[in-house]
Amino acid sequence: MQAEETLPEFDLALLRQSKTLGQNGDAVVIAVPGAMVKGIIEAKYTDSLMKSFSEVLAKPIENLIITVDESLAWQDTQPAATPAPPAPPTPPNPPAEGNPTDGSVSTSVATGSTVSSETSGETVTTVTAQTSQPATPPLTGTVQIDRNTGLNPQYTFDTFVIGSSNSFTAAAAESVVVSPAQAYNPLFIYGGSGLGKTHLLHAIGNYALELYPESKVRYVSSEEFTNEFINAIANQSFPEFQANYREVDFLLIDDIQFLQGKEQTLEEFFHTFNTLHTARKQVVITSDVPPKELKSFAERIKSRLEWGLMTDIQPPNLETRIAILRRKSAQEKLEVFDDVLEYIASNISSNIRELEGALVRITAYASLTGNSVSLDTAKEILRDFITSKNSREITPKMIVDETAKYFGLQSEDIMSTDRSRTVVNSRQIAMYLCRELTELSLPKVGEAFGGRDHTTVMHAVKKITNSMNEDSTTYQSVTEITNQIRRAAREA
Ligand SMILES: Nc1ncnc2c1ncn2[C@@H]1O[C@H](COP(=O)(O)OP(=O)(O)OP(=O)(O)O)[C@@H](O)[C@H]1O
Repeated sequence: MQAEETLPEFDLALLRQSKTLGQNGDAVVIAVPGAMVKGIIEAKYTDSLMKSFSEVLAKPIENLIITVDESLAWQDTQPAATPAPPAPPTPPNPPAEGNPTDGSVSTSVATGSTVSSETSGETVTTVTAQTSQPATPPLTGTVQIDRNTGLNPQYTFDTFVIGSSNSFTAAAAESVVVSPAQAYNPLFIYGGSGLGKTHLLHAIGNYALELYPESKVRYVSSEEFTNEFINAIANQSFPEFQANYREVDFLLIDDIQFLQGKEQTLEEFFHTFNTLHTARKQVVITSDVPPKELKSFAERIKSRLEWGLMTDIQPPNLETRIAILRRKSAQEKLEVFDDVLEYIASNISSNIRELEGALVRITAYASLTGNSVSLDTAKEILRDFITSKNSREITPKMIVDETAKYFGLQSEDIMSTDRSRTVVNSRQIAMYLCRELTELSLPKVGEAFGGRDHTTVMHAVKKITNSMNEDSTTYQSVTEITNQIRRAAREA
């Protein structure tokens, strides 16, 4: 690549899996682990790779042959804790002259400054590069959702950490932006709670607007889609509703399982989908289960959802969890010791939202006390936060009951529409804890609090996250209530 050119870290992570195989006349042959990475390289990097190879080999390279080698499985590495200082990427090593497929040269195609380090006795190579301006981190701060697109600018590909549990899905997500409405339409992403589905959906939308600024992108949660549909019928504004969803280039629908049992909305979704698909517009859908497990969805709808590519996200392994924590703390400019990050990552394994919750606790403590947190202190802070294997599942009811008890209220007060200060604060803390300690999505938490909108829950989560950093009373209340809830779950 050209020295002045920089690659987004997300692409570097994908390219890191590729190898230069050899050179034949004016062609260089590289191998990549899958068709999606091939598509991304072809669309975005062919010219710059050929230019780079020409410079390194000191002869014109006119062709880049990209082969797929599925044995180039994803290797989890621990990326650098913070983005490296801007450094010009170095060109790839020269490929061997001769038989392009003899595999004699095995060089990562990814360019960038390379740093070797020892992990578990194995040398791993971390490729770093100047990244594009990192987005404001999702941990704290105000969320500014774009009204027209529904997109959260904080969720981008650059803030998404790739590991073996999500690399295929991440490549698929980028592919549908690079080549919209081609091979993977719809793209159907499924997986457990808090594993990054919503993040990827927004990243697709944000990247689509970056590549095609004139395109129309719409992100919508299934709950919002349902509400807008109901309102459109009630207000006789159905044509506007239809135009809003049927005249877009990218439709991104989150948590489709929420439409289970809502027959009319499902029917409307079906027609919206058909219109967009026929017009060759990209549709991306997320769900907690694969299409065939979507209860009460008609067969014709399920089969449509299976037309394109279905891909799942698995819980991240230890290395990826550490990498995510490092990325989050680097974005937030937080100084958290490595052993503390490793402790959090080793003890929270299934939900990234919970990982973030633990990091919030640690950093709130550090910001309130003005001290860095040692491993021993972290263990103490997180003692009750980290789930014991024998615990019963934590339910919204447990959270509401314990929160009410702590503030000397009745559980009914929290569920009521009372707007007095103490009740609002308690309700917001209970919502925050529901999001952190249960698998429930934002709409589901809203439902558990008597049918409140998911944006109310989102606001509560942000508010409590922020005030934990600024106000020791909130920090203390949240910590003590969590401890009580954990205890209640253990003793139940
Ligand atoms: N690979 C990743 N890299 C960085 N952050 C991640 C990654 N995966 C998840 N996260 C973060 O974890 C949090 C939860 O992710 P997200 O909301 O996308 O999960 P989800 O799968 O949509 O969950 P749910 O089904 O409960 O809505 C977000 O703050 C997101 O930014």
